Amino acid sequence: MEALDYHAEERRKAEFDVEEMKIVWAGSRQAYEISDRVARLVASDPVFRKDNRTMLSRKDLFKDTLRKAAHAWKRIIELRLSEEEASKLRFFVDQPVFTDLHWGMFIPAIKGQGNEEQQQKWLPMAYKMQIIGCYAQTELGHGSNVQGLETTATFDPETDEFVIHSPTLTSSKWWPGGLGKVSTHALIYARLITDGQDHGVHGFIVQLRSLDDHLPLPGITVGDIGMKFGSGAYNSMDNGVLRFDHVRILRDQMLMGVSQVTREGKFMQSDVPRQLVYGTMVYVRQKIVADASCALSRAVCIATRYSVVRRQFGSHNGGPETQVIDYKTQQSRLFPLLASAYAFRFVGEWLKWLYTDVTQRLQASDFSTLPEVHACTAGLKSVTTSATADAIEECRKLCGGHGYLSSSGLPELFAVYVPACTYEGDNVVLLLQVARFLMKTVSQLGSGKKPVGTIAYMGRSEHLLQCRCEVERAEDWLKPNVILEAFEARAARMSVTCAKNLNNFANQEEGFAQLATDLAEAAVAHVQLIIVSKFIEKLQQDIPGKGVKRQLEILFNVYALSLLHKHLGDFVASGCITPKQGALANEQLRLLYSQVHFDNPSLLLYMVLLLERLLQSTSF
Ligand SMILES: CCCCCCCCCCC/C=C/C(=O)SCCNC(=O)CCNC(=O)[C@H](O)C(C)(C)COP(=O)(O)OP(=O)(O)OC[C@H]1O[C@@H](n2cnc3c(N)ncnc32)[C@H](O)[C@@H]1OP(=O)(O)O
Ligand SMILES: Cc1cc2nc3c(=O)[nH]c(=O)nc-3n(C[C@H](O)[C@H](O)[C@H](O)COP(=O)(O)OP(=O)(O)OC[C@H]3O[C@@H](n4cnc5c(N)ncnc54)[C@H](O)[C@@H]3O)c2cc1C
Repeated sequence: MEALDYHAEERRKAEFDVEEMKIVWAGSRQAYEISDRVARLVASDPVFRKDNRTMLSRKDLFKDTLRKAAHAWKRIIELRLSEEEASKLRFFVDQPVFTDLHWGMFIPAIKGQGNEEQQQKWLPMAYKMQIIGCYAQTELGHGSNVQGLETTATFDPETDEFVIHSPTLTSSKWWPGGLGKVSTHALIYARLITDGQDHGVHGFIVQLRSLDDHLPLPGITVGDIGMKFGSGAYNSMDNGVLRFDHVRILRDQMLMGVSQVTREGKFMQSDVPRQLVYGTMVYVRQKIVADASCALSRAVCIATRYSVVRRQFGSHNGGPETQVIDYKTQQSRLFPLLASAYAFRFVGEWLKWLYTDVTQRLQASDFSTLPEVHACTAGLKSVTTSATADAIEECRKLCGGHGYLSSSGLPELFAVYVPACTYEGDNVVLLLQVARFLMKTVSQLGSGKKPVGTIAYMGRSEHLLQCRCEVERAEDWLKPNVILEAFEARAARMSVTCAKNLNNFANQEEGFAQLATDLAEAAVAHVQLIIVSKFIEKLQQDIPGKGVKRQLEILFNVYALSLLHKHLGDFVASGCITPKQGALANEQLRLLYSQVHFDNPSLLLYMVLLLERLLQSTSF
């Protein structure tokens, strides 16, 4: 049988409403229709072809990227695409490019941190792409430690200007995407100095290149930082280096939404938290979580299609060999990844809601949910990108030798995706931010302040610290409440243990340094609980379509029980479940895989196949 016949055969067996499942994945019928229409538009346009890009030299790849970006912009204008459609179009073009930073960070930073006047001045030019901006925060010496940035912005009251300067080699801006070749402007982060006093890191808009001839302006040294990991991949982006030699900008080019400097040079802090200067990172982390399910679904789609077509061993009397998808080991490696794609999809939807909610609250000067939103975006960004990066590599292995070929799509996907574990906050650094939030929550438990939202479960920690799981048979693990309580008990116990152990140190800082590994693990447990609980909430919604909910329930159980199996040590050590119950969870997991594949043939497989339009350049 030909590969296509195998796929058709698997599709034919689907026992659920495929159209409805597509809508669940997209989030709404409208979102699905937009996605489908824009995907076709991109796939049918020869300018957007991508099958040759791993073979292009850096220079040709970069030219190809510029051509695509210009063509994308032309199509967006010609077709009068909405913001949502335009962003989908860029998504399907699927090639890292300077516009990601222009639309994804430069504009959001001005919106989030600029005052009304500044927004009116800069945004219309940015929306029309008359200026192109990047986000220049990281320096050669400091990326994670934002407070350690060295670039200075010194106010000169005589001229009403800031003098932007790079005082050391390590203060050179290093990494910003779009900076190396393209950007005309940058949102730079620098230490604000007025009257000899350092007020910490703030954002400033600086013009880098002439709008006439694109040459760097006086005092600016700028360039590309060179080749990055993998062929093709992120090399389409002009990540750059930037140095300032006493460059002067007007006072109103400091973003003044959070703090201001007056004409007299007086520093004024608004009554908003200073952390709002970090707001753009929160916004992008939330986007990155939404994006994780897309990257993961692509990899899983490739590996599943391959596993259906590929046959190894097991021929009887000259008959066909066994499809590799029928091997238990293949299933136990692949199905949890498929389940994770759906889990990340749903938690991403919820995070988008949380982010919209905090934005509305901030506009009404309600800052109460900011710490939770920071912890959720940081933690989910960390856990989903780490899992996705690992999953892409696992999918490569699931495709045997063929997975190592560029034409499988997996090497390029991996090379493009893995920096997500580093940019927008190194994943370990971000987990430690979550841990900080958790320790603060535990320390306030006796104070009468009731934990709410994603940490509401901590309010039941007395119960969670001593509860015992009641599972007696494998099928007991199919009850959402049983799973939820096991995850809550594990997360609460790990946090409380860390908090107790911190008391053994002379001070909190020393304790944090010594217990960092345990703290990061407690953060992972908390974040996995969030993902599990949001999946359960999704299943409590009305989900139309024959068999759709049932399939999602199977995926939920696969997701939760595979995590439980992987982290069994944590679950058992925290005392809520016994090793025997852990073994029953594993037994149930095996049954789920079998159920998926034999009683209910190919259901999961079909769910992957319907995502195939995402794969425009892969060939299995
Ligand atoms: C189709 C869509 C695709 C998706 C689009 C993807 C495109 C992406 C392209 C990639 C581009 C990449 C860009 C970048 O990488 S930009 C640079 C990003 N850099 C970082 O992320 C740096 C990470 N470091 C930090 O964020 C901070 O330095 C850190 C939080 C680690 C520490 O900051 P600081 O020293 O100031 O803080 P403390 O730990 O002392 O904390 C002080 C309090 O502030 C709270 N806090 C910290 N951060 C935030 C925040 N963002 N929001 C709200 N609150 C925050 C922190 O919890 C502390 O609170 P408490 O005092 O109450 O404990
Ligand atoms: C592809 C790509 C695109 C990027 N785009 C941009 C951009 O557009 N704009 C921009 O400003 N920046 C950008 N960056 C920079 C990025 O944000 C930083 O690289 C990132 O924040 C990590 O900082 P770092 O490089 O200083 O890592 P480091 O902090 O040096 O990390 C090195 C190691 O130290 C560990 N570590 C650091 N601090 C701690 C700690 N407190 N406790 C425990 N371990 C710690 C980390 O876990 C890591 O293992 C980009 C980076 C990449 C790779």
